[in-house]
Amino acid sequence: MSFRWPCRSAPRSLYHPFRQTSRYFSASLGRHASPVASAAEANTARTRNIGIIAHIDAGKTTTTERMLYYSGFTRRLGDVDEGSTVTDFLPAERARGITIQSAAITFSWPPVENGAQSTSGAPQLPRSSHSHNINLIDTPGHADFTFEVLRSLRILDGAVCILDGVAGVEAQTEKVWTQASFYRIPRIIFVNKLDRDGAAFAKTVREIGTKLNCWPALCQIPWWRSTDGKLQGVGDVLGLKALLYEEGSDGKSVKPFGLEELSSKNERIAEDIKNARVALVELLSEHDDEMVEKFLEHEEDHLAIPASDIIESLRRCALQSPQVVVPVFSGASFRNVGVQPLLDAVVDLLPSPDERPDPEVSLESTKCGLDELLSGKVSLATAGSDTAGKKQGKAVAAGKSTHMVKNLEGCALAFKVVNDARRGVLVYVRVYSGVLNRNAPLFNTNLGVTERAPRLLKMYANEAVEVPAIAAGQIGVISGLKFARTGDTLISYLGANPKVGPPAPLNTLQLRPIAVPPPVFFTSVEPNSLAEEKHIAETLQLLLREDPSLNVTQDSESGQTHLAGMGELHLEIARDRLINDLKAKARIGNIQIGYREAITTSSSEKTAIFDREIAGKASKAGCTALVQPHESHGESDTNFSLPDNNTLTILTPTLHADGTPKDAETPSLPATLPLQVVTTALRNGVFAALARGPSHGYPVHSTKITVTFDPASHLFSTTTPAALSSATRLAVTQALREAKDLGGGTVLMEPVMQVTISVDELGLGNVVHDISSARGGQILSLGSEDGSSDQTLPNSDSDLVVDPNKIYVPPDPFGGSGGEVAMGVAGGSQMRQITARVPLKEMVGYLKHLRSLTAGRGTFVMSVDRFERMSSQRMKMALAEMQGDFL
Ligand SMILES: Nc1nc2c(ncn2[C@@H]2O[C@H](COP(=O)(O)OP(=O)(O)OP(=O)(O)O)[C@@H](O)[C@H]2O)c(=O)[nH]1
Repeated sequence: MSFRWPCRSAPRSLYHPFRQTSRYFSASLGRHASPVASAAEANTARTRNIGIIAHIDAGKTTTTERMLYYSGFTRRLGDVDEGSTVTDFLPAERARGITIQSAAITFSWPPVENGAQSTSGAPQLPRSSHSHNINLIDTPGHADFTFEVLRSLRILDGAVCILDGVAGVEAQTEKVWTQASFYRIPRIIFVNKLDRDGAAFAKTVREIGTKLNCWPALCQIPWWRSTDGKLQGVGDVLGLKALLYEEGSDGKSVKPFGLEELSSKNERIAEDIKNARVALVELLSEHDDEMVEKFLEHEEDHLAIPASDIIESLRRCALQSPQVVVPVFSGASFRNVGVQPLLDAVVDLLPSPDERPDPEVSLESTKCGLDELLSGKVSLATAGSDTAGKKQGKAVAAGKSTHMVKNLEGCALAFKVVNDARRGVLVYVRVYSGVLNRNAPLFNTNLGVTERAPRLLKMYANEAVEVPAIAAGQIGVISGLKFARTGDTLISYLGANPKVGPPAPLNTLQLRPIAVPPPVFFTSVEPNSLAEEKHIAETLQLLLREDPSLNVTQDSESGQTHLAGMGELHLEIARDRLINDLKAKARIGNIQIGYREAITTSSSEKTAIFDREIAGKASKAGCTALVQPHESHGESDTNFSLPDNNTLTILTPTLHADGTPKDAETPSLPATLPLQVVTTALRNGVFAALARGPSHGYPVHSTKITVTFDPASHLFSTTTPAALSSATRLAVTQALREAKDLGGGTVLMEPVMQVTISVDELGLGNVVHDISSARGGQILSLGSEDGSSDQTLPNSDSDLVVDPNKIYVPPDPFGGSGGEVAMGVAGGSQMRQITARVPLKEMVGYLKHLRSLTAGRGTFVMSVDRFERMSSQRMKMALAEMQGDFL
């Protein structure tokens, strides 16, 4: 007997013995307008916002394509290698076969059949017996797009981590895993590619323990054919059966075999399933008291505990924080094996939005939970009182606070902006509270502007359906916004004046703010003709809205525009977007390292008066600035910490916190220039000045800026925000020049990377020698021989130490006992991890060199650790190279 997944009435031997008759769901699914799907959407308990995370090439996109196919969203299977996938829809993604942007897709699992969804919720039924609304984010695996992953992670409620069953746990996986731990996102693991020669399930599972520092709970194990080792299906440890996938089929048809039947055929998988079940119950019992009770209830018979009880226990463990037990599934998505059980696990084991911790928000500089704020546990009076708000007398009376919070109709985070060729700019949002309604005015707390949401959409990869509202817990898209950028918080506030937005401090409310890492490479962008300038400036602005980890600056002396990014690939992709997708007619220079420069001496106070026409109108404003070296890192007693370890203090000594003058001699600010607008203009001027250092034109680093604005001497009848910004830029630039002259120049600072290199024992010595001598790197650690690394691990906040010998693993067919031999690694040699700190300059083109040192087996990932002052020798060399211009 075989069945089609998902089936609604299945044989008792299935671990879903309750589903109804099998049907082809794909033919009947109302893809875009399913009324039941919308019912599920309205129900947050039946929503899963999940992401897929992994090392590059582990199979995220291939697995996502299968998910869409089995859920009925697509009618054919997309192929990464043919460039026909749904999620990698950018031309650059398809051409390279990699994911660049995370695509958000909504689908139902199990699929809705003709709207006939069972709603009789007998408590013992797994959640996956009812259709759920899954919002899935496919995230990129390449290290250059780490920020894109981070951005997605903070809006996810759960994640599926895909591992390559040949390569095991790779460096980028460790990194993303740690990031997911930071956001406390419950995870399940799918060990993929088990059809490939050299697949090493046992080794991979052990590495989950040692490298990710958690206990793997085996739920599905690979079922390899004993004759030739081909992957033919999976052993289901929960339902105690083996699932045979028909070779070469689309994987919809699955044949289940019970343990007795398997034993009678002498199939070794039966023993493996039983052993895995015993190990699973033992593991769960250690972390979940209810499992101990179930175990005793069933007379200590590991096999007698029903699958539904095991699933509930797994869920409780997966939702514990920090997560110590991680459910593990297996298969080969390219061969269509094992994806449906994984989808069931998404619904059964990962949390709904309601089950997640209160999302963090910041109000001015106070941090609290959004629910705490909305429920009145944290009053706006307190939120604004212990920081700048109190100093400036902005605290809100308690009664007013309750009233203001009640008017907060909806609160959402824009986590992604995409320029769609057909629909224009799409802003992906996750709604955290209340509801966003079509046409509601949305106040952007990052930009301080209000804009309406003319159209709301639900996205199905690159297709969209219009909806009237997006409710809390849901992911959706707003089209038609002109300003919102990735990372901005949008709030809908009843009765707000669109010109000024909601009252303070609610107008500063920000959801889960994340720091944008510093860009370390840059390139120049020059329009082919003057006529192109405007189009290119607009196109660059669009790129910035999409990706805040890109940075655009204007070199005021050469007039050149510089585009900076996180890595070579990051900039290459940005270049492709500009030239090929957005049709910008521009010359793009070579990619160069983004050094920084720092002053070594303080300036005196410099006052600048800007007095020129702006857009045909007379404009005049003034400002005073002082710059000082800022040696220490981190927090300091200033109003604003700026990127690149710079800080800014804005002084308005003659004004009260609300902008009114303290004495009769000080003129009042005009209505068009409230204090908030003045402050923003001053900040913008400072930003512009810091973009170009006084000696070499690199952005300024480690500098303390103090800007003073006094209406008596800096405000004129023609003062506008633009004039104020220009005056500030002039004053800060003059101060920087003076500091340079007094200090005999500036020093260059270079990006130093934290590099993790995976290499086998044979190549270890060569690589260590190369890094520490030829490249001037500092070795921080060498991973131990059992494959574990010494880096900060996800569960370092619990005292968990995972002993790999205590992890149950079924033997790999060709791997000897318990998979101790690392297959796929030449000569069975163990992989070792080197962690080092190396100047970025020495890492350019490193992959090729590493490959030659390690016979092609070494891989590495890196991220910016810090900027360090260059020695005068290195600085000389770098400057000499700059004369020749490029790397
Ligand atoms: N043999 C085999 N190959 C697979 C499997 N899954 C994926 N692949 C192949 O592995 C390669 C990478 O797959 P992708 O799905 O693009 O991987 P990804 O993780 O999305 O990659 P990025 O988007 O670049 O991070 C492609 O050539 C796939 O065909 C599998 O189960 N078995």
